[in-house]
Amino acid sequence: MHVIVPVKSFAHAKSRLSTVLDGALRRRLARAMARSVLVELAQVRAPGRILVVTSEPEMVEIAQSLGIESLRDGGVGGLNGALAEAEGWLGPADDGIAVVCADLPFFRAAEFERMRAAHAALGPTGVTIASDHAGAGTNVRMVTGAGRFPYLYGARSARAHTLAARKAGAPHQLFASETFALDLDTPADVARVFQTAAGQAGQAQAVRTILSSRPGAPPEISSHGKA
Ligand SMILES: Nc1nc2c(ncn2[C@@H]2O[C@H](COP(=O)(O)OP(=O)(O)OP(=O)(O)O)[C@@H](O)[C@H]2O)c(=O)[nH]1
Ligand SMILES: O=C(O)[C@H](O)COP(=O)(O)O
Repeated sequence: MHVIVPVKSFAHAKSRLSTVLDGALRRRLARAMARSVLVELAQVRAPGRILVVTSEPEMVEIAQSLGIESLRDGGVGGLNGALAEAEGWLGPADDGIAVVCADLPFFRAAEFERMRAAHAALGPTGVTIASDHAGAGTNVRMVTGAGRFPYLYGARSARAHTLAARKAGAPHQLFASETFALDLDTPADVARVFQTAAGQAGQAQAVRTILSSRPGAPPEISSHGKA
């Protein structure tokens, strides 16, 4: 299965968080989350090709340092245009193409493998969607029989992708994943992600550290109970 990770330029990323995080923090956050997704994908067993499509020069370097290919997004067709271009560049994969958004602080290789197994059970054609906690966005999408399924990211894309699959007569399913549902888009997500990251190791701590620098963040409590 090929995997595409779209990454917007860090200067424009996470605009919905501009009321709670300044530009420098949003940039650090976008970089840390995208890097964390790539680190996890690099650990997936028997992946196909992994491709980052991005308008962010720094992201090209990060991908390269992890041995991951990247494609420059010319910035013309928005997210859906960039994904179509990336898919064309990769060419078909018998067992499908996955798109993983880069703003998933709790994205894990093992959960991706679980989703891939659920997707494979649909057969030679199908669509599997892991949505956000509101059931609105498409955080991870797997499609087999690509070319027949358009990229419809944007408002309520989970519904749009599901309807497109239904229209094509293709088997489709939602993949319920607590961790894939936790994207970081809005100020309300910040508190949820900050709390959830408290109990996690590794990459999630980088995200928590960045969020702890925001104005009004609760003080960190040490293991001895002191701030
Ligand atoms: N290559 C590419 N990736 C994009 C583009 N727009 C969004 N993305 C990526 O697609 C995923 C979902 O992005 P959005 O939620 O639309 O954007 P965001 O920067 O995370 O947040 P907002 O600015 O608040 O909308 C993230 O991985 C983004 O980096 C684009 O035009 N080109
Ligand atoms: O469905 C989408 O368009 C992507 O998941 C991004 O949407 P969101 O960032 O609003 O969840």
